[in-house]
Amino acid sequence: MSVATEAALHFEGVGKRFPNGTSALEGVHLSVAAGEFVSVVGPSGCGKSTLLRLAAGLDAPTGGRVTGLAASGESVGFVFQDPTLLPWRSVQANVELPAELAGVGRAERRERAREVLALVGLDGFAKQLPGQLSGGMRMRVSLARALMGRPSLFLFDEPFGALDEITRLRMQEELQRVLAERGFTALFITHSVTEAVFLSHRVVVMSARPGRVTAAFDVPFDHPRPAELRYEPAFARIAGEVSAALRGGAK
Ligand SMILES: Nc1ncnc2c1ncn2[C@@H]1O[C@H](COP(=O)(O)OP(=O)(O)OP(=O)(O)O)[C@@H](O)[C@H]1O
Repeated sequence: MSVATEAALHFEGVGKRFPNGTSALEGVHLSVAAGEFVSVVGPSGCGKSTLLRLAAGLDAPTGGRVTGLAASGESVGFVFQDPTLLPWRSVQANVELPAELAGVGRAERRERAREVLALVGLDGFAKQLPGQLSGGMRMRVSLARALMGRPSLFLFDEPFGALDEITRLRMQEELQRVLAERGFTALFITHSVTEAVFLSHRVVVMSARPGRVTAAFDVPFDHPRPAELRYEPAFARIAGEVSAALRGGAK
């Protein structure tokens, strides 16, 4: 079986040029295997969000091919930096929304919402409104909502970028725990090299626009990873290599 058919997500020489002439991506080759967590780091404006939109099938490439789960109609979970919760709906009603729109019955919705809220550590908060929650808790709601559809592929666009440092580190650890329980494939965009290394099986570095994949680094530590791993020399060595590749690509 070829890589293309085994991969949960496969970019083959992908380019994206917008109608105004901006070339966001050029010749991107990237495969994400089922169950693999891949992070993408790159300079601002190098096309990371564009890559994610193509992965989700929200936009089409102008060159090359994108194949995999989303392209074959499988459900995809999206988590953005902005949790985009409806302020007038309770935590539970926000989490249930996609299932409600998909016509899932009330009893099943309730049950699934209870399950995913417990999974992200929000049991007891179901009746609260988003405005009553901290930024970290709102992000947990956003993650719970994405888990409702039981997607096998998750696309994350800088999900923890707006959080304070301590909350951000805790959310990285929580995400790992959820990953271990549910098991899913992920493409994760971040500006933080340590976040990328801590979470991922593989970190991919992109060049400045038009974005291309310039380097990739395997991160061999077992999951779930302890918080203290971030202070280990082996971790620092990989983070240093990724940072050096990033600086090289940004020239
Ligand atoms: N619809 C569009 N039309 C024209 N240009 C666009 C469009 N969407 C994005 N771009 C341009 O394409 C390039 C890549 O944008 P994209 O948002 O994918 O980058 P990014 O790496 O996610 O940026 P950042 O790190 O700042 O979030 C940018 O120069 C952006 O201005």
